[in-house]
Amino acid sequence: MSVEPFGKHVTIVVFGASGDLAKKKTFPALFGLFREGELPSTIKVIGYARSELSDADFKERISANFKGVNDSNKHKVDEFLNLCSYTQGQYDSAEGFKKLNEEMEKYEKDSGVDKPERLFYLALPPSVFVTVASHIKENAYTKTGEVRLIVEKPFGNDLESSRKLQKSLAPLFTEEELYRIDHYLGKEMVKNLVFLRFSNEFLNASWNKNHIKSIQISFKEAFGTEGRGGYFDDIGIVRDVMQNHLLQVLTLLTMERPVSIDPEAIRDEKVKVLKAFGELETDDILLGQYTKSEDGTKPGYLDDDTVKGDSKCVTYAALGMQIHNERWEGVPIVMRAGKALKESKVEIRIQFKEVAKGMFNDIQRNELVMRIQPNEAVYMKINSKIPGISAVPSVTDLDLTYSSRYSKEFWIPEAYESLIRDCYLGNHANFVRDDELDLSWKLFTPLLQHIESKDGPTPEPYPYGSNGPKNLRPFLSDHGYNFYDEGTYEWPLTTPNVKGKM
Ligand SMILES: NC(=O)C1=CN([C@@H]2O[C@H](COP(=O)(O)OP(=O)(O)OC[C@H]3O[C@@H](n4cnc5c(N)ncnc54)[C@H](OP(=O)(O)O)[C@@H]3O)[C@@H](O)[C@H]2O)C=CC1
Ligand SMILES: O=C1O[C@H](COP(=O)(O)O)[C@@H](O)[C@H](O)[C@H]1O
Repeated sequence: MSVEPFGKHVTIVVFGASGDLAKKKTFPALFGLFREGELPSTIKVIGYARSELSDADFKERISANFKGVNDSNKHKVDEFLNLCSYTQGQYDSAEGFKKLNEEMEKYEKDSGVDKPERLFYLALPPSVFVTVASHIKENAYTKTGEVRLIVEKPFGNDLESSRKLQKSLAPLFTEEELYRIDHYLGKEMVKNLVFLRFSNEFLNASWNKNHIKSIQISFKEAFGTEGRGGYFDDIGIVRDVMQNHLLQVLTLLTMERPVSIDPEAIRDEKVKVLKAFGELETDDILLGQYTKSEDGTKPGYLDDDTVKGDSKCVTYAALGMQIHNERWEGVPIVMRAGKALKESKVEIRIQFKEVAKGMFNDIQRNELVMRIQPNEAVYMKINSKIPGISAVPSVTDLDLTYSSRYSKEFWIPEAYESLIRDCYLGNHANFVRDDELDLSWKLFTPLLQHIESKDGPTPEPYPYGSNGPKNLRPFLSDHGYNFYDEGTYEWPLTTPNVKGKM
């Protein structure tokens, strides 16, 4: 069923408006959309939380992280803040929600709206999701108009808790009204996956077990859990980024061609491929926990006072995965993620099979790299004759690096901007559907139970600022990935050294 975009007179309510996410992401994203003319200047934005905040304090807080402001558009900051107001209220009593409802009704009446459009954003800890959702339904819902509710992860902690949450929300809001955010689905390169795969015949044709040797999705962060250790200790890297963000990327990368670009057609295909994933084998994993950096300047995970001294919390994981369908049977897939590593980078690496032997010796595999962040890029390592008098091949690349290809002035929305815009337009494609969520927990819960059991594995230590556990390299080699340390690949290659390569 197609959903109509919201119009000019919409109320956007951000619950948890005093919090971290609201300050760092939600309000800056709303401002970014307004700055770019993607939100009308006739909407109303209400921040709601329990904290006592004056209007001025609230506005100062939410504008602290606004981006993209320059001399020519700085007036937009005040214009946007004039649309915003703060309402103080509790989450567990009707009073505040009734007050909120009165404010929305007044705005709708003053604007001559007969079909109210209300977008509620829950930037709240999961402990209050259901309480707030119930009060919205009871006291701030509109039966004559349309409501959209954005919820943030975590959507449960395992299969059971996720189902419980879903069971509580389902009677209150339909699947059509719910927008479950996974902010990776709002990232430019992740949105580009369906375009790259399905609008290029050369990729489309080779995207299968006959041509692909190995797939890797890798998430690296150059910082640890400093200060957030207490929160992270019950979560671990698998729940934090793998069951959600990286699995979303992997399903988009491996699903079959959707029948159309329609959101439900895309989500149908994601669900289908998820059903073909093999169980995650507990003996096909590599787990790590970071220790002090080699120079001693960065703390180890266990040095955080908020972490249990004997915690086996996993800050690095590499998981071997399999998809049992005609396209992917036998292709090794590795999903890996880690904190406190040498660099911050998220990318997909697809290595193609070797060409037939005979003509060339030691020819390297083609490798397609899709860098999600930082500095989005898609490049394919190809073999090409070294130019000039040489008659041997060398690796170079077909390179689409966004920063060199697209003008810096060109606006690429940040993930939250993109997703709030999608919700405004009624486009569910980049949000997580209930059956997808259920399947993702089904896949990951047995593995999590194994890791977190009393006799669960002890993670391998790795120093803060390193490449991760020592056993990573053999693990990747065992999963079909070739390293070419001694190869000819350099980037950018401007003056090829042809000595001895004639
Ligand atoms: N922060 C981030 O970068 C990200 C956060 N998220 C998710 O977004 C949601 C919000 O995150 P974040 O903003 O960091 O959370 P906060 O801890 O900052 O909480 C948001 C607001 O909720 C209220 N609150 C906090 N604790 C409680 C509680 N125990 N009971 C009732 N109300 C409480 C507080 O407002 P007041 O007391 O004024 O009502 C607080 O300002 C969470 O689900 C989180 O997992 C997802 C991705 C990134
Ligand atoms: O959801 C989360 O994601 C961030 C990484 O997001 P990114 O957009 O900065 O790549 C991660 O740091 C955090 O631990 C996790 O909860």
